[in-house]
Amino acid sequence: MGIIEKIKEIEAEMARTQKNKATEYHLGQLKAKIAKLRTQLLEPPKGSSGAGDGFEVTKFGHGRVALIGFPSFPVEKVLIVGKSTLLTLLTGTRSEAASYEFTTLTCIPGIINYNDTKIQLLDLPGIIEGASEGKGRGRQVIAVAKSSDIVLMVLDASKSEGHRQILTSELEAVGLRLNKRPPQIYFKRKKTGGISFNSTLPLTHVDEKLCYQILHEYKIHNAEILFRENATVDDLIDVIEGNRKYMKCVYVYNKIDVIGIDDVDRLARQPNSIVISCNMKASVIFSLLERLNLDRLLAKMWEEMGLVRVYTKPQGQQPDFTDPAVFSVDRGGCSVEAFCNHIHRTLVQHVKYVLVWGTSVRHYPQHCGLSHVLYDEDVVQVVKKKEKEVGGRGRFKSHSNAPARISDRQKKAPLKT
Ligand SMILES: Nc1nc2c(ncn2[C@@H]2O[C@H](COP(=O)(O)OP(=O)(O)OP(=O)(O)O)[C@@H](O)[C@H]2O)c(=O)[nH]1
Ligand SMILES: [K+]
Ligand SMILES: [Mg+2]
Repeated sequence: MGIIEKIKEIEAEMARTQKNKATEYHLGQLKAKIAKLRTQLLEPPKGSSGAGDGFEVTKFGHGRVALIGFPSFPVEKVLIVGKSTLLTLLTGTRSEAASYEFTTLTCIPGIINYNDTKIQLLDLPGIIEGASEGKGRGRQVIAVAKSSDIVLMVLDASKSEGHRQILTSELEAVGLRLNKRPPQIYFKRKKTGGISFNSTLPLTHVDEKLCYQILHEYKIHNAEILFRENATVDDLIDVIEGNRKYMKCVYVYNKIDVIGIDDVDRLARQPNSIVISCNMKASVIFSLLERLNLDRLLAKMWEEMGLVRVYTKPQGQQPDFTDPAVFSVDRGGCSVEAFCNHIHRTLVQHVKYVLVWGTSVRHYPQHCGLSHVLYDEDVVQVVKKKEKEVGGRGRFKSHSNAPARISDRQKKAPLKT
């Protein structure tokens, strides 16, 4: 029996089993079994490497965004998702858009220039129910989604909410967790000592016995486990598997040109959701009006990416505000040390201190050390040690205390020092 058949069989058994206190342990065990099989399914077949089939696109720019959605125009001939239309509008890169399904067959990259940063937007083939098990080009598409910083889930606003649910479960089945943070469970495998189970608060979903049973399923007999929140069995399995990817997802409801204003309003009020229209058939006069809300979409996308722009200010000169060093909060944010390493790998050894203007500091400029964490739009001037001070103790000497504010992209005012 193949892995997929095994998963189906266990899912059928779970569906048959009534949920109550007595079956709780058994159901938990079945969930762990499925999770293990799904992980096996993700392992690339022997002799192959990763996505393949023209799907590997070189990373470019400061961040990567994947467009995920159903293929437009499947069987019932009415579904419009418009992923390719959206890519073309946002990046100017032409990606074939047409009124037949699976128009897009590979991964097509485009570039968005936004807020002095370059974002790589990837158009992908539509995915369908069963994609996580390899239907269509599901596996490759999902591999690309996993390599991205955020996902834009493109949905047809005139279709049921069920589509969003199906896509979410396909992504969940391969270990993607959308708009969630990792469970607050400390878990460490040990060599000896048995299982130590603790919690900092009363647990209502999991007890010690259930936890032991799950660990047993994974053949883990020595481990330390501490619940710091009232987590579920699924959370516990995620922590044990340890291969989950936590990603931001913006739900993009396209095609609002064909639905009523009440429905637009309802969709727009959902969390992490943006309503748009990419209608290309609109007349010249109405075209701008009908391609609605793309600016809001860009702003939301950029905000969710959590990028941090830091500008370098050479002594006695103004910073170059068109060319920031860009970091990502999700990839560890930006300390002064990371900023220095970005400029040159040996710079850190020569730094005496840095001067910082911006929202991460209270005074302008403020003397900061290597561990200081920089915020978006901060300006940094590196003050180096004198030759003989390298390796020794440097003495502070402020160059100027002239207050200068740099926020809200208020970049015209000259900064002293
Ligand atoms: N009315 C309306 N039509 C749209 C809108 N956006 C796209 N379309 C149309 O929908 C059709 C499908 O668009 P595509 O961009 O090819 O859709 P896709 O999601 O890339 O489809 P696949 O590549 O097949 O997965 C095209 O005929 C578009 O012109 C919209 O906002 N409103
Ligand atoms: K299409
Ligand atoms: Mg397409």
